[in-house]
Amino acid sequence: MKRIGITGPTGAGKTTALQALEELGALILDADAVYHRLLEEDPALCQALTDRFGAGILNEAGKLDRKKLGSVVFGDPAALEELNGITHGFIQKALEAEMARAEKDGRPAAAIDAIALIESGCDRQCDAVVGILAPAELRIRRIMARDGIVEDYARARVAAQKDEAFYRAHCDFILENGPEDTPEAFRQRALELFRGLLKR
Ligand SMILES: CC(C)(COP(=O)(O)OP(=O)(O)OC[C@H]1O[C@@H](n2cnc3c(N)ncnc32)[C@H](O)[C@@H]1O)[C@@H](O)C(=O)NCCC(=O)NCCS
Ligand SMILES: Nc1ncnc2c1ncn2[C@@H]1O[C@H](COP(=O)(O)OP(=O)(O)OP(=O)(O)O)[C@@H](O)[C@H]1O
Repeated sequence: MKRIGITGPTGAGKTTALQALEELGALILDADAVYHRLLEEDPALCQALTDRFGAGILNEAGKLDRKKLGSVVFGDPAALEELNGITHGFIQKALEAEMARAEKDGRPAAAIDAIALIESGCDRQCDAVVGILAPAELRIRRIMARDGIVEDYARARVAAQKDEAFYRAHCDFILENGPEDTPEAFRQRALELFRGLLKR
């Protein structure tokens, strides 16, 4: 089974590219979705987060309010680093279990979609790492529309992330999703790249 890592900054088009990989039979593992599920299901993770960030990150029902936590960490690189130090171990363990299940099921490939694929060390579990890039202003517009968030929050999220040079330095392949690309043209280019990777 081929293990492919997909990374790149918010709004670049990782999820869109992964639809192409899914067409080729790959199991898609979305690190954000795995993390959101762990927040619902794993009391140890929630306890570790409230121990560090306090009860102010909870909503009235006692559940973690990610936007409250995001408002703390997206403006404070040291706090984001600490958050990553708490969450990445939980996420990596859950992803490893899902990959093992995909292999047992006889999947031709499994792909991890993760913003922090490289920083968390998950890239070391992958046969190839593909970075998806698009200009920051375009990404800000795309995530405001997709997530219904205000411009300041979108800018803070973008500013908290690694720059293009980081992804160009660490990825084996780069796919660009610029202003001239339609979603379909981008998907086709992704499909071509992934077909080649699965044949290797
Ligand atoms: C930072 C938090 C509070 C933001 O919550 P919010 O609801 O705004 O975002 P959501 O979880 O839906 O993620 C949306 C996007 O935010 C960005 N993002 C999320 N976590 C991080 C992070 N640690 N570093 C940089 N960007 C991040 C990514 O682009 C992600 O795709 C939350 O995502 C969190 O607690 N993240 C830590 C866990 C983590 O590292 N997740 C990424 C999986 S590798
Ligand atoms: N070429 C394109 N033209 C127009 N819209 C696009 C294009 N590519 C992606 N989009 C849209 O932009 C938004 C962001 O794309 P996508 O969700 O794939 O990004 P992502 O890299 O997975 O982001 P995140 O890390 O925040 O989850 C989506 O709503 C998607 O439909």
